[in-house]
Amino acid sequence: MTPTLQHFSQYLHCSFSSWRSKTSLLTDDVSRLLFTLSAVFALFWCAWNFLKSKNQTSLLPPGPKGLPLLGNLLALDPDLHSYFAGLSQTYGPIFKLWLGNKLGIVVNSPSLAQQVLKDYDVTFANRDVTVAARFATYGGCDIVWTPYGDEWRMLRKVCVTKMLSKITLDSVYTLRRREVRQTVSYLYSKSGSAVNLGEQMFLTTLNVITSMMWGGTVEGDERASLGAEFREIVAEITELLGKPNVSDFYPGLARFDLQGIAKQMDGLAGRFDGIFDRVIGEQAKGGGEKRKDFLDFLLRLKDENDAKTPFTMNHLKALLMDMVVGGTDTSSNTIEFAMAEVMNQPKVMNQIQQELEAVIGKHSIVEESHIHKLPYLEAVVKEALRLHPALPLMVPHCPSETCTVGGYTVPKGSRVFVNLWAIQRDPTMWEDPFKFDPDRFLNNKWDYSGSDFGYFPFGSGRRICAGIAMAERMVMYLLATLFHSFDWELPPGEKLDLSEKFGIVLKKKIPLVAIPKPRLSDPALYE
Ligand code: HEM
Repeated sequence: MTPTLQHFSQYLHCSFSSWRSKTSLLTDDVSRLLFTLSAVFALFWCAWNFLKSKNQTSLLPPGPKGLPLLGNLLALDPDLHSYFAGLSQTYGPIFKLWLGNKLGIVVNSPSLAQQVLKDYDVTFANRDVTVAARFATYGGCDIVWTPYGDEWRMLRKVCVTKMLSKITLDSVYTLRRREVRQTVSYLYSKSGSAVNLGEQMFLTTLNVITSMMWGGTVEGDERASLGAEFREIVAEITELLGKPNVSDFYPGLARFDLQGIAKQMDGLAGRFDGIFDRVIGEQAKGGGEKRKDFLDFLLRLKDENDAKTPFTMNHLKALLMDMVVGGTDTSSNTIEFAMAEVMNQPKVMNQIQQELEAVIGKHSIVEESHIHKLPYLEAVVKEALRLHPALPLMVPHCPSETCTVGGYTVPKGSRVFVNLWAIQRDPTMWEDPFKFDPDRFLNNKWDYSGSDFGYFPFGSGRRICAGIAMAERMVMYLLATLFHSFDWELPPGEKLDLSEKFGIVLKKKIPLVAIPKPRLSDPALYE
């Protein structure tokens, strides 16, 4: 019985018995009449409450029927992005799922994405912090998971102005160049043999990011060994971040950590923490020596101790974590998908190489300044990000108050998935949506600003990706270099596979292994 009903029946019982004792002169008929009237009133009360609650839930979006207590948990497919796209065929552009106690809302159309990310931008600019995310990011105090407000603004400003701005990126081009040249010379040394491209791209982007963060501090062999350690940890962290976790759906059970996700994440974050402590310690040992990297800037910011929005050691480490986890896999997987799609279409590969030869020639090497002169390659990258967006469901958003989207109620605190992957393959928007066709981007109609809700691979609105400028440069520069310096072939007997594996960051199900064949005129260009 609900508390209201219980109170009501207690009230009926008490008032009825006291009334009885005081009115001994009244007949049994009168008392029966009064009892019947009260019962009828109670029935109406119940019916009204039932209808009211039914009316409220019927405003929620439609969705598949779930089991009591479990909701739709048992039906979830591990490839959530394509599973959600399939459900939207049945339930329409917005539908709900019960993930245990947690209400999930999935949005699958451009117009509804616009409502969430533009019309109600501020309301939805919050996150539903998962247990895994909390363990990964020092309690969720990084940019990705901090709720919308002063602290988030401070963190984002620090990153965007000090590390990811155009001016900073221009000033550290030599670092990117050094890492890219190292990769080219490694690939040259492997000419004619099979190379795991995703792994190489991960190491390159990681080295670029870590040299921007603490480039002045960690050198030589230690950087290479850190690379291998980081790749393993980042891969495991992104996998755990995308895994449905019972602790999120039944907070009462969180302390039992039934799937062991909190424990695993704690261990992985601990390994990162050890690396961060080591690097911060090295920085301190550097004494008064003036360093210009991001870590040095963050350490000074922490020591300034702004009382209004303090920047703590946890913030510092959580930001380093965002850069490493948010900036590596996303960019390297995009490059890997683009390479695979291009290798699948020799015509596209030819066209890219012709453009590169026209702009750079075969007697010189690609510089980052060339990338703005390569419209066809840019179209290839955009098309790769359309078909294989790095974050297929973005980072789920969470409304800070109940609101209406597409005519349905989206309650405060629900977990909102914007299915970017499905929107960018929507047949009403895209002709032949499953075909890899860079030509569709040659008209310059779409960009990365998030202003068109049919194409927004970096998100849109306040929570749009903080690293677009850096991602764009790294992906373009690396792809231009790979296609300019080498021809690429599959190992004999291998077939190209383009299937995807869902995680918070989308991966190729089978890693791309390919053979580089040098194509430049002079071996010195590979040194
Ligand atoms: C191809 C590469 C990349 C893609 C496709 C990508 C895409 C995205 C997307 C879709 C979001 C979520 C937006 C939302 O939930 O509304 C995001 C968030 C974010 N990205 Fe990226 N990203 C890439 C590379 C990077 C890089 C290189 C960095 C930094 C080094 C970075 C840093 C971030 C951060 C900090 C956020 C959280 C923003 C916030 O919550 O305020 N990303 N990214």
